[in-house]
Amino acid sequence: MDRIVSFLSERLKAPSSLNNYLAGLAAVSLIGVPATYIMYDRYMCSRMKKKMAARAQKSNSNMEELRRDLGKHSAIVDESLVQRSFQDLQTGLQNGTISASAVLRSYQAKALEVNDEINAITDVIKDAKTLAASLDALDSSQRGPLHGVPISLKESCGVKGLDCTAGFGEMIDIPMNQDAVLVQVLKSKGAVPFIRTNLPQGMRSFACSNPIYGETCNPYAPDRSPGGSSGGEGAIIGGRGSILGVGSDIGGSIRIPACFCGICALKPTSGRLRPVRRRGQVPPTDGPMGRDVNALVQFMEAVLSKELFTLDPAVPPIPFRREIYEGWKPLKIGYYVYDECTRCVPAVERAVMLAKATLQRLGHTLVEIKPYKVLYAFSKILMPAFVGDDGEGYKELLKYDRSCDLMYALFKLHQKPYYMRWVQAKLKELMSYNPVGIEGMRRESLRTITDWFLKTNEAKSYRKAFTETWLEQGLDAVICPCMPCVATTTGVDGKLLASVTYTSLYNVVNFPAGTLPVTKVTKSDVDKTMDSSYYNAKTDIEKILQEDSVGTEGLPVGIQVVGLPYNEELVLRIMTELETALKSGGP
Ligand SMILES: CCCCCCCC/C=C\CCCCCCCC(=O)NCC(=O)O
Repeated sequence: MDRIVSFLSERLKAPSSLNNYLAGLAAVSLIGVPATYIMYDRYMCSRMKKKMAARAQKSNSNMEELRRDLGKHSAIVDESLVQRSFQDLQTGLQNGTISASAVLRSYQAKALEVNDEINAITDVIKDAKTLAASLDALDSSQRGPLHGVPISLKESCGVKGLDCTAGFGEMIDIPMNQDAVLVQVLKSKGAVPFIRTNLPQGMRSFACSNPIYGETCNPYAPDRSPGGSSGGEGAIIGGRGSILGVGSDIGGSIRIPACFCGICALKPTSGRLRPVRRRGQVPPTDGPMGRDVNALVQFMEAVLSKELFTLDPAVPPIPFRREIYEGWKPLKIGYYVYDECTRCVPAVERAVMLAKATLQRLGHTLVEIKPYKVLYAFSKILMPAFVGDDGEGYKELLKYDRSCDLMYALFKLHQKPYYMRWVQAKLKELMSYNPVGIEGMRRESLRTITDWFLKTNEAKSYRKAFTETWLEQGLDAVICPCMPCVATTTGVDGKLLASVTYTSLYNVVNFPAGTLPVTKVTKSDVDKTMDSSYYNAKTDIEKILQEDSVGTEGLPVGIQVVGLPYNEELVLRIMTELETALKSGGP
């Protein structure tokens, strides 16, 4: 400090006492201000960590309280209840042979048991018990279609009195003042929301970890990810701790965890369950996740109701069209195994080809197609929609909450001005081959209203051209991979973000897409992946997928079924036909 004062006083060339005073002031400012800033920042970060730990602690004690309460009712898991198919459970609840309270207790106990292994629950919903008891008091004529069905909700789904943190510390203890419309409708149909489930911070990745609730594991392999962002849903349903759940999807977040955890799911057209609200040019949507396709059908049929259209008049009043779901007319279905971004591992290619052969056997016409400009959709529409604001929207949320490595690294990267990301992308290009990731890194910034208008037009033109390619070929639907891989090792997902092109394409064009498991990885699939004459991994992502395929034998492999906008019933019809045919032995 003395040396700085004498250096500054020499420079100031003023009478020495004033000199010393000014120099001292300057030195205090030069060292003191940044030091105070750093100390304040550290203090705020550690306060944030404490707040997050306290929130997790509160959730844990809620779970312990539930465990004690269940113990009092000697509610050990009734496996005969939790192993029932959706149809059997629904029938039992409808005809009164099982009570909503008994089903709830069994699912609560099972969910806690499964959670001990996979850490999928963020909180329990305390009202569930009262809700189930009130349902048991109804007479049979008053029972709704989902009467007594326990349902899990992604943590971001609004529940009155509970916070929706999306894994951000800043969002802790800001309770919702009412249930989300979808939750209100589900309750009016008799469903019993009972737990909330984990997600990655900010829901912008297919990992499933955040600094509040930690990491969720895949129910099939604890060292692997359940996928994301609705990973808690995927894991708890895949682990049989829930039979039906609600996830959300703007890039694949319903479908990826469903595929990784061997369950079924539907990303409806955005607009079908809630009004289209675009994030940039890409609209998010909620959707059902369940153990079988019938659970999704029952969910959609129940929810597309007068209650939904009254609570939110901006939702088009299109009820579930059974005549389309139960249609018998043979269909023209396109298929592809490669989107020209990332080549799928052989298990995934085999799954699509198995579905293709099955549908052919059922009388449908299958034609190979080439999806329209997928890299363009990812880099020019999806990426600017996520981070066209250069991460400004996340700035306040991440100010003192920087312990999620993946989110913070993405934030830092996308805060950089375009020319810096361009140089970084160029350097990366020289060192490796990752075309999708590099294009994503070079995405544009939308800084002015003109940028915004131009991007809106670009997205519209893309959607129009994409739709025309379907109409010209007379396609009713398409089957394709959901991800180019099966469940990845935990932590690897961060390096594979650019592999979401198979799912995110259908967010960009806003087509409904469902996913269902069709097979499991075999030893021969793994051997083929490791054999470079068969799986010639060229891009960085393909190389990672190749390495990561060791140990995937036995893991579920899912595919996507895609339809034209507002054709959820047709997508579900094809999924049901596939599920039924595959259960009875395949083609
Ligand atoms: C400032 C940090 C923002 C991070 C965003 C960076 C973009 C990363 C690039 C591509 C990966 C896309 C992954 C998409 C995963 C699925 C997201 C999703 O569907 N979320 C559901 C929802 O938001 O409801």
